[in-house]
Amino acid sequence: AQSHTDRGGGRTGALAPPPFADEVQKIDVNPPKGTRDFPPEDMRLRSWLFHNFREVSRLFGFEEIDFPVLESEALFIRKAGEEIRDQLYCFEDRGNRRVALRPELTPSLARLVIQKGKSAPLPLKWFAIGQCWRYERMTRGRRREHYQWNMDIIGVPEVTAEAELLSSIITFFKRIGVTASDVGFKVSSRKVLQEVLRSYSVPEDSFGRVCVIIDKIGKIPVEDIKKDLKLAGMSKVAIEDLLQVLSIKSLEKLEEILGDSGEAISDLRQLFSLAEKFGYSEWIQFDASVVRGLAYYTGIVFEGFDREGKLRAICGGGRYDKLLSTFGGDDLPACGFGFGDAVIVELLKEKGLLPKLDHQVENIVCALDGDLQGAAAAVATILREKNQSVDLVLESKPLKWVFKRAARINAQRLILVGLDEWQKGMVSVKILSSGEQYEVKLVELE
Ligand SMILES: CC(=O)Nc1cnc2ccccc2c1
Repeated sequence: AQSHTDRGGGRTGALAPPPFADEVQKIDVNPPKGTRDFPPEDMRLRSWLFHNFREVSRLFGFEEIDFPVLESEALFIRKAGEEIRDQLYCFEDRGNRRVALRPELTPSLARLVIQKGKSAPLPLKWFAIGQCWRYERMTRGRRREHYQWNMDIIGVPEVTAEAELLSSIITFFKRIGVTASDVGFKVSSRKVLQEVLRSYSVPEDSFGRVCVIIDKIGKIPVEDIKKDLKLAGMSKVAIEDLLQVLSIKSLEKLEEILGDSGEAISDLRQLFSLAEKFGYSEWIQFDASVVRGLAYYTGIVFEGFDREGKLRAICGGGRYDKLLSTFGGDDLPACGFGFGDAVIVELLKEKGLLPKLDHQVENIVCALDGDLQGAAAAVATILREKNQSVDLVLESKPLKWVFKRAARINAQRLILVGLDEWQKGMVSVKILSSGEQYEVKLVELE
């Protein structure tokens, strides 16, 4: 039934709303809290960014994959107290299944690797670009979604895999004009933590939890860090020693503490020497405080940072050799990274590196009078079959309007279909940058 609200005012006649006018509730045209629309101008920047993600993935021989943004909640239930867990965008669907909007891509990738099982020959080099979600109390006004580029190598236990991933991110930075004086990578290994924790016989199963706590260094007061570490089962002396080790910034110093026989040192030495060979030593530095906030990393970890220290981490990743086995798969070595679409744009703004991208069209085609609309459509089709972009004017419009639109859409050429020319099998062409105008046979139009 038409709900009719009497708007009162007692107006009658022309000004009164039509009787039983639909109750038009103006909907909120903004996107849901914490999410973004991508109108053309913003979409051009995003497409430019994703094109560079894809190009680098192609240069490194990676294959693109994708999976649903909706996953079983179980994929992300980890008991290490991660922030990403507290903010899981999860719900019960109409089939009473516990589901979640993915907060990251790695668990889905792990699921797909196990599903593909033996059929996919190792090593796998897969990449994905996907929207990830978190449900945050809007008090912090932070975004609830962002897009991540992930690259992962499955089946390579050597740190050559991590070196290759770092090389791919550095290749990306170089492509978009970011240099080693703008950003760097802090590199460490969780095996450093592991060796310290083992020396204090901290139980293995609190390893992930300790890493998540350590990742908060610099984000919450050190007193809270110590309290949480105590709760995680560490003694006072273990905590003091661990915090001391985490402040080490050189491999030599680390070797003094850990000795030179542990895996942490050999992995890191190998990685830094590979960096030399790849030619990107200036981009990376050892920093024992880097652990990353995801529980499943087991070895090398790294994060890209802006050297001015104004922004949050640009990207991050590392080795996660146990993740597949926790999902019931074979114990497959794996490493990868995630690169978000938000911080990088802030960095590009800071550095004046945002690309100028405008909408372009090669041709605008217009019929000079109504019954030549079909002819204009034919001209547009011919050009499109020659792989030329055409904005076809779809209604009869005054020339003034056509020129205005041509300028707005940045058309290179205006093709006018007029009766006299058309009867001679010709159209008139105007090069809008030079103003040059000429008639040409349709069959010779290129
Ligand atoms: C800077 C930024 O927007 N970060 C961000 C935004 N949304 C997310 C959504 C899920 C997981 C991590 C996220 C991280």
